[in-house]
Amino acid sequence: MAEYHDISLDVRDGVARITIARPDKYNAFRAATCEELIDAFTTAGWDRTVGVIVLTGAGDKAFCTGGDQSSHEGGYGGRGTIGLPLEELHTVIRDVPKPVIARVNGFAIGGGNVLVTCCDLAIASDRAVFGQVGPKVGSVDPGFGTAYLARVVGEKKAREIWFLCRRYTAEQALAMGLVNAVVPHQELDAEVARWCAEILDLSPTALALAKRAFNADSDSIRGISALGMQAVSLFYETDEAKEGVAAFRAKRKPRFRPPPSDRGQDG
Ligand SMILES: CC(C)(COP(=O)(O)OP(=O)(O)OC[C@H]1O[C@@H](n2cnc3c(N)ncnc32)[C@H](O)[C@@H]1OP(=O)(O)O)[C@@H](O)C(=O)NCCC(=O)NCCSC(=O)c1cc(O)c2ccccc2c1O
Repeated sequence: MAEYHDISLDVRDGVARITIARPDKYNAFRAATCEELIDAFTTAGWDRTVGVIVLTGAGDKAFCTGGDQSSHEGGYGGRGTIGLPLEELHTVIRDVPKPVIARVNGFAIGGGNVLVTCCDLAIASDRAVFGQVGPKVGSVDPGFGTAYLARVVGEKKAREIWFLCRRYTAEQALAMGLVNAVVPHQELDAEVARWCAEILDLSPTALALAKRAFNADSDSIRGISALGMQAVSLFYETDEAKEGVAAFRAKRKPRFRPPPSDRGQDG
């Protein structure tokens, strides 16, 4: 098995558990994290002893808070259009021929919320918090994080999530269909284990066929995502996007618009 630094992969009793292990960064991902996640999903996905994959974050604070803003300087410095092979990560979660469950133990923000969206099922602790922050920090997921989110929670709700950048409780996430179940924090592992056990009793081939059938209808989003990433890489070069990252790091509100005095008479 490959040696990982940012994640861990544990395969036991038919369940592969993939954990993002950067709790000091609220399990934000950098390029290396994405590479390791892709490798772990590929390994677990094609391991015939594995019937279900669980994705989670280390510690009690966060599931994942998206791109690591401390390693983000107008691009993330790794492979892929924006320096993070995110298209591949989202795609491999969809392509592995077995159910993927998000075990949401805390914040699922930005790209973390996108991962929850891409997983087949999601079980949340009652302490979990969901939301998108892209327009606050000068970024946007132009593929599964927007277009597929709309299929999951509906067009109006998806637009609200992106246009207002609010935070949502686990109960609100359940009501909008972003997660399948919410349980008290201390019961999260037991609940995830129950769902895994039920899945492991079922025909793996039937599950693989069902997953591919569900995916077929939304697979065109893959192309939209690839195209959108090209646009996002250009966006990252702008002062507007850089201001978003700088403001997050400085823990201040971003200033995306010129002050009223600079706007001219019609501004
Ligand atoms: C998670 C939060 C809501 C927590 O807020 P809170 O106020 O409770 O705590 P702090 O803000 O002080 O955070 C605590 C601590 O953690 C660090 N941290 C949190 N998130 C990150 C992060 N993503 N990167 C690096 N560090 C992080 C924070 O700096 C604090 O550390 P201290 O040392 O100062 O204590 C809140 O933190 C939050 O909103 N975080 C998310 C920030 C964010 O901007 N995420 C990335 C968004 S962009 C993205 O994820 C993304 C996803 C995609 O799928 C894309 C696809 C295609 C193109 C682009 C994409 C993209 O950009």
